[in-house]
Amino acid sequence: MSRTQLRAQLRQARQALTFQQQQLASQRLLKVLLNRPEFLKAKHIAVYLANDGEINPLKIIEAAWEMNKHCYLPVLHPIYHNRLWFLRYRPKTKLAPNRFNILEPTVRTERLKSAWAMDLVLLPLVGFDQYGGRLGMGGGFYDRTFEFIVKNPLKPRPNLVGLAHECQQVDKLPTASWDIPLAGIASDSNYYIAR
Ligand SMILES: Nc1nc2c(c(=O)[nH]1)N(C=O)[C@@H](CNc1ccc(C(=O)N[C@@H](CCC(=O)O)C(=O)O)cc1)CN2
Ligand SMILES: Nc1ncnc2c1ncn2[C@@H]1O[C@H](COP(=O)(O)OP(=O)(O)OP(=O)(O)O)[C@@H](O)[C@H]1O
Repeated sequence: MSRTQLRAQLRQARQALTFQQQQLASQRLLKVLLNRPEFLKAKHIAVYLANDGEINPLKIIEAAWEMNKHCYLPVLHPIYHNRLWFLRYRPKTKLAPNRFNILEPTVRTERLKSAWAMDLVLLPLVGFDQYGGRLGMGGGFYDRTFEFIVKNPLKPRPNLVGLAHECQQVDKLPTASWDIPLAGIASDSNYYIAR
């Protein structure tokens, strides 16, 4: 199956989850992460606001705030084509929709941070495999943003962990030369360490 076909099929699967299934999944996801040293030791955590049936990290954000961690949201970079910056997300942060209609902090009020300044990045995904393979929405945003991990191994690097519904797992994703592998994937019932 092509990446495009696989993306359509997996997006349909997550969009079909009911409100109750989504609620339960996000509670379980938090429990999975609260057992992980990657989460417990991180101070600066990039996360996202759920869209298109993605597993909802809001409970993780609330738990992180309680633990005095700093949360950040991806913002489409105003100049660098299809790259992300990260803006601090606090309870009072003002949000506005981007061109995909996903809310993001307004650049005027919150400070920008570069990708390498994160300790942990919790990535949205459409599909994943046990090898750390990730299929996203198709914009290449995360791959471009984190290509420095491969290009410049001496830079500090965040831990990249995908968040997923169990139904988004596939045996083996087709790999592309620009793919940046995940270190792990947290789902509603498991934590997968990439093999
Ligand atoms: N929640 C969330 N935030 C995110 C991402 C994501 O995957 N999920 N991104 C990860 O890269 C970036 C945005 N990338 C995205 C790429 C495509 C679509 C999307 O919905 N595409 C529609 C067409 C929308 C349109 O063009 O108006 C589609 O394919 O149906 C959304 C986000 C940054 N923020
Ligand atoms: N590091 C890069 N440099 C240049 N182009 C890239 C890079 N990474 C990805 N791309 C381009 O972006 C396009 C989309 O890539 P891909 O389908 O892997 O996105 P994705 O990982 O599913 O999306 P996202 O990360 O936004 O959720 C590809 O056509 C690819 O050519």
